[in-house]
Amino acid sequence: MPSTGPDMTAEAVVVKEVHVAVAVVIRDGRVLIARRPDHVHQGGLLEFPGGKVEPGETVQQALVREIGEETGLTVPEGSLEPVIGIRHDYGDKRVFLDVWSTTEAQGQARGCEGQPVDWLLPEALADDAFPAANRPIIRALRLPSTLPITGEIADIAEGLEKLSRSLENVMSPLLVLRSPALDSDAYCRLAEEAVALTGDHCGVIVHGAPGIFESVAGASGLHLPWREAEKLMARPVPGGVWLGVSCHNADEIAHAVRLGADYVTLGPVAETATHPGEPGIGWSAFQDIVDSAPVPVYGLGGLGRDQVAEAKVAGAQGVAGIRFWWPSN
Ligand SMILES: Nc1nc2c([nH]c(=O)n2[C@@H]2O[C@H](COP(=O)(O)OP(=O)(O)OP(=O)(O)O)[C@@H](O)[C@H]2O)c(=O)[nH]1
Repeated sequence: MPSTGPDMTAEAVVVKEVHVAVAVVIRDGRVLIARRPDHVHQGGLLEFPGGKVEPGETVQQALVREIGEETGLTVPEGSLEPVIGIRHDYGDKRVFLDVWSTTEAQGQARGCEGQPVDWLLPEALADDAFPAANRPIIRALRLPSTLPITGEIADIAEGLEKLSRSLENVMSPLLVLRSPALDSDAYCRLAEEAVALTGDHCGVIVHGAPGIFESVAGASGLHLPWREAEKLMARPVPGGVWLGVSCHNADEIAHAVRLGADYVTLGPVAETATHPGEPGIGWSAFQDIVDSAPVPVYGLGGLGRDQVAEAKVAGAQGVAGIRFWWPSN
């Protein structure tokens, strides 16, 4: 039946986005967490200290103020480093969480507004104890700033020899084992040996179709090439392991997020050794895409460890790649 009342759908109801400064205060590897009072938005859940950026304030000034007001800690503004930015629509409120970290907070943390506070390990932060927008923050805190990916592997013995030779260069708790040249049986054998070889040094994220993850005991996660990700409608691995997706634009990232990706790679950012003469998308276009991505994003393609800081300024988790650790011969 047609409505006789005013047509509410005709009026665009524009809900303004609230810019929220969110602080990840780290001490001895633990993160400062508070409990939101019951009566406020997302009340009763855990949170990182923070609050609205006031008019005329920079996000860094807001962070220093909020950390002081809420926890009594003093933070040097220059110690703040970008972690991730997340746009989230709660239905009743749209927020942009501008997340920064510091390891240089001084003083004894207390709940100045009566809220309980605690220092927790990143591994102990449970998704459902926090507001929904915090999931990517928790991922970002557990992920490294460099994600090493293996280069061309022509056969199993060669791959294992190169892996054992370059393990000391990994400097990351995770690596992606990529080897499109091997058929899936050979790849699974390589991956099982790689899991045994890397042991406690780092976890192995297998690369390829979802079936590969099920075949490799001890794998730490699955990295989907885009050609595999685009065929899927749901997350292909359990929640407790890593799911990564190779993406090349904003639409692909949006699909990866719908699949429940824990991180994505985006590139090529710069010209790569394998595609000389083809320029990458550059940091500016990279940043535009990352700005609206609610997931940790690694810059990929022609990048080295010395570009981690540049990548972080562009909003990235860091840098993924081959050249900075994998031997060329
Ligand atoms: N501080 C903080 N806010 C968060 C987190 N995650 C998250 O979604 N938010 C949302 O960001 C907004 C920040 O609000 P707030 O209540 O802490 O800020 P405020 O004190 O300046 O605002 P108020 O005056 O409206 O209470 C809320 O909608 C809150 O639900 C988080 O980890 N920390």
